[in-house]
Amino acid sequence: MNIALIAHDKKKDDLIRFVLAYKPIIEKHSLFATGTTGKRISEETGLSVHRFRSGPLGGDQEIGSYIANDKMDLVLFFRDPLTAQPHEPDVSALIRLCDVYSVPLATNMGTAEVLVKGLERGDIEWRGVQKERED
Ligand SMILES: O=C(CO)COP(=O)(O)O
Repeated sequence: MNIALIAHDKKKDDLIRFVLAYKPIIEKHSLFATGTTGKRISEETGLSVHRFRSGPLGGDQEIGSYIANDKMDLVLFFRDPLTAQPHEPDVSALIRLCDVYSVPLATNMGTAEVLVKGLERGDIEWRGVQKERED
């Protein structure tokens, strides 16, 4: 599965802790991230991460393009709901595309925990089945 990992600045420490806690599950998948988030994840967890541009510089839109092209299976986006983001339209567009394409999306740690446990149990394998049918 292709997993997108994204965190706003005040949520980056939480995402790093989350990735470390669930590393045995997460490391079995291909990881993608916006620029600064990806840099921190690879430096602090040792995992290999494909990095897009930083969120405010188009990274959210790059991940959105992967979603629109059926190349992202799960999105863990630790949003900061208390800080205004200069690229709020990009954040909304990314979330909207997850809804358009039924891509499982967590916008906080509580939901991310449920999704990652589901990932481990194989609950998201319908994504692969759906893709095979479309090929
Ligand atoms: O702003 C972001 C998501 O909207 C995250 O971008 P960075 O990972 O580059 O900080």
